[in-house]
Amino acid sequence: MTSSETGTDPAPALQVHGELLPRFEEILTPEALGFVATLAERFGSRRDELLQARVDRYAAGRPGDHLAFREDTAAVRDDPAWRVAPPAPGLEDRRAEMTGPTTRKMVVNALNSGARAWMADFEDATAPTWFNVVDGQLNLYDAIRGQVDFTDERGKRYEVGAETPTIMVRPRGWHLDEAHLTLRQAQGTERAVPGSLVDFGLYLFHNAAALIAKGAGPYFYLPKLESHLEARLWNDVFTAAQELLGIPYGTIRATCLIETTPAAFEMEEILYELRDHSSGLNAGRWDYIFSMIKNFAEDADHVLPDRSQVTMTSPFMAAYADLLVKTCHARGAHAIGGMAAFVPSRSNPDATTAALAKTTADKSREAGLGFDGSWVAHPALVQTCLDAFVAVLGDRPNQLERQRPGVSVTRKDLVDVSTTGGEVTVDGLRTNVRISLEYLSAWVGGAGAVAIDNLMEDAATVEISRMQVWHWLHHRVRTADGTVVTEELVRRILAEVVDTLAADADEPARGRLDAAREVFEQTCLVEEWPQFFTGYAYGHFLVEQSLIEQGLAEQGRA
Ligand SMILES: CC(=O)SCCNC(=O)CCNC(=O)[C@H](O)C(C)(C)COP(=O)(O)OP(=O)(O)OC[C@H]1O[C@@H](n2cnc3c(N)ncnc32)[C@H](O)[C@@H]1OP(=O)(O)O
Ligand SMILES: O=CC(=O)O
Ligand SMILES: [Mg+2]
Repeated sequence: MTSSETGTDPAPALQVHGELLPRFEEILTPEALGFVATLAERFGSRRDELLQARVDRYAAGRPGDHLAFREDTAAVRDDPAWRVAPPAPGLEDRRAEMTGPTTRKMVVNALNSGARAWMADFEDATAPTWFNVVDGQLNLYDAIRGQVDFTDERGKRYEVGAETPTIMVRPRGWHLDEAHLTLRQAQGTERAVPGSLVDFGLYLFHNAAALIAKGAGPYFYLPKLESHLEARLWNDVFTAAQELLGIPYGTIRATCLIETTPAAFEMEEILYELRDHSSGLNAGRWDYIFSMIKNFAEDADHVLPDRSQVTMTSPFMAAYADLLVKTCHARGAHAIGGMAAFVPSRSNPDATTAALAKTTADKSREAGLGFDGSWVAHPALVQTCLDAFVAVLGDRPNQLERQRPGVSVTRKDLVDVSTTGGEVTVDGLRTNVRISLEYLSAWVGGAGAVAIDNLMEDAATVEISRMQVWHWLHHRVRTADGTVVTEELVRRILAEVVDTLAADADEPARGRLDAAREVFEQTCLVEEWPQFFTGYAYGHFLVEQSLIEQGLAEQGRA
């Protein structure tokens, strides 16, 4: 463990508390840290206020009362004149976007995937260990400079080919801190820097000039926003960052995920706030389902069926997708589809056939709705996605011209889940518990995305499982066979799942399983659910003990 003071006047000082592994100093330069510190100092308190506003909104009134199209921003929605900036270089054609973590092998494989764009993920697909945060930056730094090739421990050579996708980086959401980097406050205390500004700031600082020189630019995805004011904050960060680095206004581009229920009511306002830096909206379906459960946590009428039965054709999800395409195309912005979670399996040809067929169905549906492109989680699915969009787009790079005048989406369409159909089953409950335990075990070990039952699981999908169990338990839901979901039942299933998983586990894996169980219990089997499991899990399992003692680790707040 090292601790060094960095930063040069007039930039504020930043303390580094994480281990300085080989080459980390290439990313954690005094200048780069000074840049992040400046952003944190200028924007940290606004970020805190916006996080508090989230908590206040949940707390005020009856469940869902806060979800409505805003009156105070009606002028933005009613003004037909404004448009977002035209697509930036490399972002005209986004018919297939690969996503994934920023480990070195994944970086090379993603760059060779044949996708038009690659979303390099520090968010849902990454457990933000100090290593993953800095190593991911190093891998991107190398990739942009054409020096990411390597040979793995088995002697397999990884080399990037000639044609590579446009890179888009997804920083952590506003809610997570980076405990290994702290900023000294005026009163002499230290406080952790927002993880979002670390991921964004380090990437931009090191790579903006190189990306611009290559004819592309620094492009981002923005996760988990809950209001247009949070988008305004990002826009102000972009403006300040461009000024600090001396790059033209509007060079940075960001696609905002619409993956919370409150944000669905502010799609137009979010685009408007980001309009000079916008590259569209994405339908982040998994966090969206999670957000729906959270926003109606106290409402027994909003209980959703088993996770597998909530799909993009569920009426409330279909309404959200329709509104997103309509909103984007009215403003000249790309509408990007979400993640079909089916992944192929090398050892199971039937699972691969099923994954390809289901992905075709999902991407064809999205192309038909008017989306301009979509996400896939695995390189073997890129061609499937391309084919589905080529069938609709032909030679056109996108279908921005396609308007959806017939679409009219009301508040009720967005929040009414009564027509979802399906049922809650004991099997669904057991699956939620098992997937949570398996995934959380991987997460505390540093892996943010894993395949379980031939499905891609990441922080967003597992948040649904965790929060669904909480919801069913809180409302003592009766399952299809008449069983009532009680704490005793959930604890019994939890114990059985842990026993089964422990039977095949070595000692380190048992340690991770214990940690996973703790995270599950503390975020699901509690009356006051934390907004994200990642806050609790990060604060307890990914951060150095000394930082926890100093109170510098995020502890599961909003
Ligand atoms: C809700 C959301 O936010 S969705 C977006 C965030 N989530 C993601 O991006 C998840 C992305 N997907 C993944 O991480 C992976 O596909 C997983 C973890 C689900 C499965 O990965 P694996 O178990 O390695 O799959 P599998 O063994 O089939 O991989 C085959 C090869 O493809 C590579 N690969 C698989 N997925 C990816 C990916 N997303 N990016 C780059 N390479 C990949 C593997 O590295 C492996 O390479 P190798 O042959 O050189 O060893
Ligand atoms: O980030 C994407 C999602 O579906 O969540
Ligand atoms: Mg998400």
